[in-house]
Amino acid sequence: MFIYPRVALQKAATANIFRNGGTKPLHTSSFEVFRDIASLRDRRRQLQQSLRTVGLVPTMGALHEGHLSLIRQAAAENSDIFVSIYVNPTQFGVNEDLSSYPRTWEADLEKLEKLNAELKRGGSLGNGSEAGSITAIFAPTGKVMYPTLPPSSEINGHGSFVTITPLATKLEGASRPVFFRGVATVCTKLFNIVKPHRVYFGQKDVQQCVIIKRMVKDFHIDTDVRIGPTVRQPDGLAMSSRNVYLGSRRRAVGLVLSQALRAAEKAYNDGKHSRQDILAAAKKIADSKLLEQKGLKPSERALFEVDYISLADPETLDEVDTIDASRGAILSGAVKMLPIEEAQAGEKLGVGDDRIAVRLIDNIILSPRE
Ligand SMILES: Nc1ncnc2c1ncn2[C@@H]1O[C@H](COP(=O)(O)OP(=O)(O)OP(=O)(O)O)[C@@H](O)[C@H]1O
Ligand SMILES: CC(C)(CO)[C@@H](O)C(=O)[O-]
Ligand code: BAL
Repeated sequence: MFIYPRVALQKAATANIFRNGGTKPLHTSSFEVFRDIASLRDRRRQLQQSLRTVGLVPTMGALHEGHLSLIRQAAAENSDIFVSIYVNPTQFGVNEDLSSYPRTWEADLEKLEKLNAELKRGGSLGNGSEAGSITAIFAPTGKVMYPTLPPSSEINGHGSFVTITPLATKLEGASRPVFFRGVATVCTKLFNIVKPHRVYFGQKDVQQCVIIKRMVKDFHIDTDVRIGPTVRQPDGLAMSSRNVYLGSRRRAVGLVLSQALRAAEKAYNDGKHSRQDILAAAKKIADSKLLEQKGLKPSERALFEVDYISLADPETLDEVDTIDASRGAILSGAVKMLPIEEAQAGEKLGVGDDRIAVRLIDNIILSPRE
């Protein structure tokens, strides 16, 4: 089981942001920050009365361009955007380090202020309508989100949970057994609280997207699930809050996942349909990178473990032997970057000095063919 990287927690300067014991929102320059549900619902009702549309972007903070792209997409489709920032305890297993998940509250607010200025300046969408902007940040406490029992991360723990099976048991769920129960539960709460017209999720977390869509369908939740494309670094690495823990050596080797998936995608684009042909292309890249690294000295190498490389049906997430051309498939993978064994003098290390294992995930949608 991988652990989240350890980093000094940055204390949210809540005293400066939330007044009246944290119950009344303080008006910042361009959006309001809510810590409780009643005040957020008041604001939501006002928007309802003036027939405005609300898009919700759920996040766990430590914001990067991937998150900002979802907000931009939401701004193109809604008048008012709500961004939630909440590190949800129930999606972390007991062996994962919830307490050290990166918390960068002040930097997050700065990024959101800057983006809002851009959205308000850029204003018009060119189709006669105005782009929306961020109206509210919802940053609840644990007690607000889990008002009765303290949240449990135990597999058999008690609580009011939303479970979406068997989807939640596959792929990421096989390594993180409580993960999607936590995600589905917290998203149900967020959707009930905000009542958004549309909710925005990133394709980087593709299984999460499939599960949220299934949940919205099966529970008749009155919202539209919108998926934004994966935002990547110029070399192809998918952006992720935890990339800050990769120093230059692990960062370079970590690229193996997107390279392996690209090779498999090429096999599909070249006309291959069988699992064996498509996954062999990915495996070849991963195996040769691992062999190369194993041949290096501990002070030069970055070792990794491939958790899975999967070719699955886009709705059921069942592994497929042959791609049904009318359905396409999801090509996805997870790699655990192991701690580096020996740092070199002057080497550029990540947060936590590259001593903690980091799980990287990525995926490519293989679109249906006519
Ligand atoms: N590179 C990306 N491109 C597009 N969307 C992204 C990207 N990274 C994250 N998101 C989306 O942002 C939302 C919030 O994700 P989250 O706050 O967990 O960030 P993260 O980078 O995925 O963090 P983690 O390190 O936990 O994986 C999710 O819908 C997620 O899919
Ligand atoms: C959707 C989410 C915000 C729920 O905590 C989280 O899983 C994430 O950031 O992807
Ligand atoms: N974006 C995924 C959140 C998590 O790994 O818990």
